[in-house]
Amino acid sequence: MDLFSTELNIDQNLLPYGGTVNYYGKLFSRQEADNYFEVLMNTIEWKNDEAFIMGKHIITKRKVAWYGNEAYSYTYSNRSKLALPWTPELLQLKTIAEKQTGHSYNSCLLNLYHNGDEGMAYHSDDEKALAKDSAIASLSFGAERRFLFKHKQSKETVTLFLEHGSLLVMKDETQTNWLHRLPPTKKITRPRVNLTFRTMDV
Ligand SMILES: O=C(O)CCC(=O)C(=O)O
Ligand SMILES: [Fe+2]
Repeated sequence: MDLFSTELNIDQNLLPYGGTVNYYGKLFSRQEADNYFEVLMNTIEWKNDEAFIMGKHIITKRKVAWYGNEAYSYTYSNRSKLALPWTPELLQLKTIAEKQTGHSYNSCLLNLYHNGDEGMAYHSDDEKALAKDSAIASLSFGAERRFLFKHKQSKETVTLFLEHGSLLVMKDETQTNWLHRLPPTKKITRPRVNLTFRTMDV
């Protein structure tokens, strides 16, 4: 074994217990990743997210979109959205994520963070509509951002950076035992697009 190798071990579990997170690093060349970023920015039906939180109507700065094999309804924060049909590039990316991770997906939630002011608070993706303990494949394009996990009981945290054109997988009991978040940061002024391929229980 080469102890000085800088190569990523994609089988390494980044979580110490209670779930499995694998970071595959960059899957694409700079050129390919730049192209996907441009295409996603221009072809996805980005909409500001709305939510009702503690009786208040909130419109996020972050934009979202929801695509799937069928017009699945996705409900959270008391709002329902119907999945749009795949674009050619989303289908390509779904196939790549499936080949890399060995899991299949039937839907994708996309997030557009215009700059470091926008992030996502601690949550777990354990909605009833998702198949329990199914894998979630997360592709990132654009600005590199920090990503954190926090264990629900021990409060232990794990941090990593999600690079331009990279793939991260969360699976097994990760959503049951861990929260994750994308912290806001003053250092980032460029946009980032994130795709999470998921499996709806249908
Ligand atoms: O932007 C990210 O990397 C994560 C997004 C996320 O956690 C989600 O959409 O549930
Ligand atoms: Fe999430």
